[in-house]
Amino acid sequence: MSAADTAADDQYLALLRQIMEQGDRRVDRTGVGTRSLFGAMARFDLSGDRVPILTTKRVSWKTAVKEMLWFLSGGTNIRELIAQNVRIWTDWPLAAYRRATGEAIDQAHFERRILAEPGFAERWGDLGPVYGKQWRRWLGPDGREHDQIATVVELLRTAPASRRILFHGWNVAELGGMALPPCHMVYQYHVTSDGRLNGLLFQRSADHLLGTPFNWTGAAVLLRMLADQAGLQPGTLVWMGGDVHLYLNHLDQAEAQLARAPRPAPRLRLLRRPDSIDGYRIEDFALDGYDPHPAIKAEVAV
Ligand SMILES: Nc1nc(=O)c2c([nH]1)NC[C@@H]1CN(c3ccc(C(=O)N[C@@H](CCC(=O)O)C(=O)O)cc3)CN21
Ligand SMILES: O=c1ccn([C@H]2C[C@H](O)[C@@H](COP(=O)(O)O)O2)c(=O)[nH]1
Repeated sequence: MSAADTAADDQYLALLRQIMEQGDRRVDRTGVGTRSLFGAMARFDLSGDRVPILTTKRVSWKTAVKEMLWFLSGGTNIRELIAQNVRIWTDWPLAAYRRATGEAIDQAHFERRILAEPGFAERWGDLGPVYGKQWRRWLGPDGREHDQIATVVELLRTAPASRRILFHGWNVAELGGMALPPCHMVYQYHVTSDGRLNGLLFQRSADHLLGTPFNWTGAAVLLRMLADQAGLQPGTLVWMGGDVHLYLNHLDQAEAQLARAPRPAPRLRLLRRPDSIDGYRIEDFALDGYDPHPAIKAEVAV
């Protein structure tokens, strides 16, 4: 097995070990507590359909892809996620609803109401101007909306040597209205002279057990779609983490994962090339040779 075949797991586990051994122990916003490292990097070769989807636990990669497609659609309401059986964002609107109403509604009931009642979803299911809004409809001071994704695709096609091919989620003026400020916040792209697309994601805050595996998957899938749309080959994905942390209630899960041996990485195929970046559907993605260790359950810190 060549090193490239286990590169994602190897880098993931090395970082996990480093957080456990050297991470600064501190109380975080959620009150759960973390061990935290500042400043980390990982690099992934995405050529030959390689994709950084972990094998040392089963990653719900389709959930991560659906989340990325939801960002791209400009969506900010969890209704569109729940309709696709994606529940990873429910906790935040649910907490807000419970705080506001004092009702002890359970998650399943809340999700059923979000799906069944459009008015309820509009009032309680929206996360505010989060990723999708900023990526596709960043509001300028003159009232004009900026589609950052369309601009990236356009630049990849017409100005591949540009050093300005990026989009940003950190809209300072709108942070207050967001359920959570963006974690994966800047994506920059770089085209080599032989037509390969490199990408870099800066993530200011990374929940290494639950968030990082999703964020690596999402960033890789996005790079693949952009490459396809611009007629480029997938190159290298660089991930940079700011505060990379392990929640203190994830220590047992981390130990269990560290004890597992990485398996050969799967391959991701895009089955169709839609006319635009807006045309992708979950059915367009196929993962071959994915034979992971079992999933590892963990509580998400809200
Ligand atoms: N503390 C925290 N960690 C995060 O990773 C995170 C947030 N908050 N807030 C916003 C989003 C939501 N994200 C999440 C939330 C939950 C899971 C999660 O529970 N994942 C499980 C099950 C996934 C499933 O199949 O539904 C996992 O095992 O990966 C993952 C990412 C990423 N982000
Ligand atoms: O895509 C995501 C979204 C969120 N996270 C994690 C990182 C932190 O643990 C929390 C956010 O809390 P902050 O106090 O705003 O940093 O969510 C992630 O890893 N990936």
